[in-house]
Amino acid sequence: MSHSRNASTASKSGHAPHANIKAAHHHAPARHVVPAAADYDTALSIEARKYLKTYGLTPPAVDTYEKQNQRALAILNSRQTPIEKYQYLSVLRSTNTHLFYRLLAQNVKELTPLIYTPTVGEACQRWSELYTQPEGMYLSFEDKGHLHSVIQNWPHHDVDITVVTDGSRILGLGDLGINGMGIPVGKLSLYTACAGIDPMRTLPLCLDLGTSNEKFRNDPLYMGSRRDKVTAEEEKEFLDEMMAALTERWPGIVIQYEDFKNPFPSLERYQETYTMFNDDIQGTGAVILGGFINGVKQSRVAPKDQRAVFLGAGSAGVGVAKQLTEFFMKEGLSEEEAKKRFWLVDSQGLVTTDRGKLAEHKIYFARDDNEGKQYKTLEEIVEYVKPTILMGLSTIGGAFTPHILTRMAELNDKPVIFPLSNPSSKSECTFEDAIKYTKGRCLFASGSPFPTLHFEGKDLVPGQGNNMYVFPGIGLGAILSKAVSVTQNMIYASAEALSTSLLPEEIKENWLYPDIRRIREVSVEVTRGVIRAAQADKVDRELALRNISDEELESFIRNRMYDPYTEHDKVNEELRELAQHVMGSPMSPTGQSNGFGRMASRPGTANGGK
Ligand SMILES: NC(=O)c1ccc[n+]([C@@H]2O[C@H](COP(=O)([O-])OP(=O)(O)OC[C@H]3O[C@@H](n4cnc5c(N)ncnc54)[C@H](O)[C@@H]3O)[C@@H](O)[C@H]2O)c1
Ligand SMILES: O=C(O)C[C@H](O)C(=O)O
Ligand SMILES: [Mg+2]
Repeated sequence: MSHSRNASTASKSGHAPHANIKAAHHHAPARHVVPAAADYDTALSIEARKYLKTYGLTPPAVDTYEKQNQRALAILNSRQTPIEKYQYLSVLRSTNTHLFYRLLAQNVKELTPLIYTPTVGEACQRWSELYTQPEGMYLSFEDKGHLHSVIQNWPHHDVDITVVTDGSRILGLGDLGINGMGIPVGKLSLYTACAGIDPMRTLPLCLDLGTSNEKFRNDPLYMGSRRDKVTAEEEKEFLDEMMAALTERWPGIVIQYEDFKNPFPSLERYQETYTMFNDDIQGTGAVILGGFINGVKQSRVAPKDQRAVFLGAGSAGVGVAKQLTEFFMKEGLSEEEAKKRFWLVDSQGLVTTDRGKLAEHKIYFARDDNEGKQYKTLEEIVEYVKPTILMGLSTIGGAFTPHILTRMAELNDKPVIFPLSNPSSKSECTFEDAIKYTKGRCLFASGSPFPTLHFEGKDLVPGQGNNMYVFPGIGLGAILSKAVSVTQNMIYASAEALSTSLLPEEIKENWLYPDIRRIREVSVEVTRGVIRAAQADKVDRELALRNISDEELESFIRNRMYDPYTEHDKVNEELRELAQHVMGSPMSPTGQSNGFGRMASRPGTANGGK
């Protein structure tokens, strides 16, 4: 696994472990480790193999990156189902981390759905059934009082970022307990692929706080505790201890909360005291705002005339509505006017003040102008509100029925239709239905990917409104600026940077989001925006970045990003030099080494993914 201990490298070589070799390449003080499995990479030069004493343990030929990619893609294509492909890619990430990320860089559009949403949803549902290898850290409620010492077991010295879940609301699939580990693993893979966070400095973290999932509790193969979910008070005490323990071991760590059932209390409690953010509330808010800003330009409906119906009033629904409210206010509306542009709907119907006791997070948007009438169904609510915007964050697949979509097209020239629930089975409608029933006029984005559609002689590409466009840059920005906290301005800046990252040809095609294949470039822009906002808010501790130009900042960011191509080249090159040093006489430039056999040429340095 990519997070495996590096003991073998140090002991087998008998000389300087990789840790020291790699340190020279990082600006940060690093006791950076290469996974032991990387010692067996078939692209390692012959010298490197001899130095590591892995010579003879891999097939003789030195692979080029192209050949490795070709072989890996062929194996991947031979796997039949998405989950089989997911399993193959997980093993690849463990056994050859750099190759995994090279493959991902070259095929980001094709592979992201296999390592992330939607396939990660099935992987989580079946995590205990399919479990083969460790890929992160599990902290149990039973460890309360000892979290500090359990955390010491993480084998890597440095961690820049962790994604933590308790599995209690995995995508739209409900409480999956410790099976939720797939989510931190998937999100952190994207941190590396999209924002170049060094994979060895990431920590996937899954909390076992019990599960309300009775089926799992009774499943003999389930690998978590069989207790019911702990109380909110117990959870709070546990999280207090965890936050302190993580920050004590890694003082600069960025902590991303993910897929908690009710994440509002922890966000409120920790956002000013730790470098943390909640991806489902804040990341989702930012990514939807980013696409929406472009949507507003296309629909030409002024903020004061927008009417947004949100199906779903949970963490994501409220997070997005809050972010759009802020945008409307920046566009000149008062807070009261901005707030009134939203009608939130939950499983009980329209959220109104006269409905009785409401959950804390719903109160802000509760309507008081319904004149005593309770609106229950989405159809009724669409008739009542006559919305310009329909957002879906409800986990109810197919909730945007043909009738509702048709009505949206009658009401608007360019209706905004965003079915954002994940995975695909929970999407409130498909891209095909949205296009069909709005006669191709809707401005569309979905949380899960949908295929390109051929419609009236044109290829229509759906936007993917998924927080993957912003969380990597929010995290990297917080890391590089050494932010003490993640402020609301940093989140807003990520949305603005995303909205301006479209290329002229993407704008011409009326896209709301940039091409996913450019995600690494987009993440650089998001990171830069986040760092500038951290500086404006004076939460940054990397003072050297304050007075440099945007261009310099951009190249600073790029230089700090892990690159699976050059990373491996560097290791090869350094091992070659070390081998020369340790083995005495220099290697002959004509290809003869000092008696250990023929030298091989270095592996290719193709760079097609960048
Ligand atoms: N696209 C993205 O980037 C993104 C980001 C975060 C969450 N999501 C997705 O959004 C969905 C919701 O996530 P969440 O964190 O807000 O969950 P949540 O549990 O906090 O909220 C779900 C909301 O949906 C409402 N709901 C449930 N059944 C309903 C029904 N029949 N009719 C109307 N409303 C109903 C609930 O009352 C609740 O308000 C999930 O599917 C998740 O995968 C997408
Ligand atoms: O995980 C995703 O694909 C997005 C989001 O964080 C979600 O919870 O659905
Ligand atoms: Mg999530």
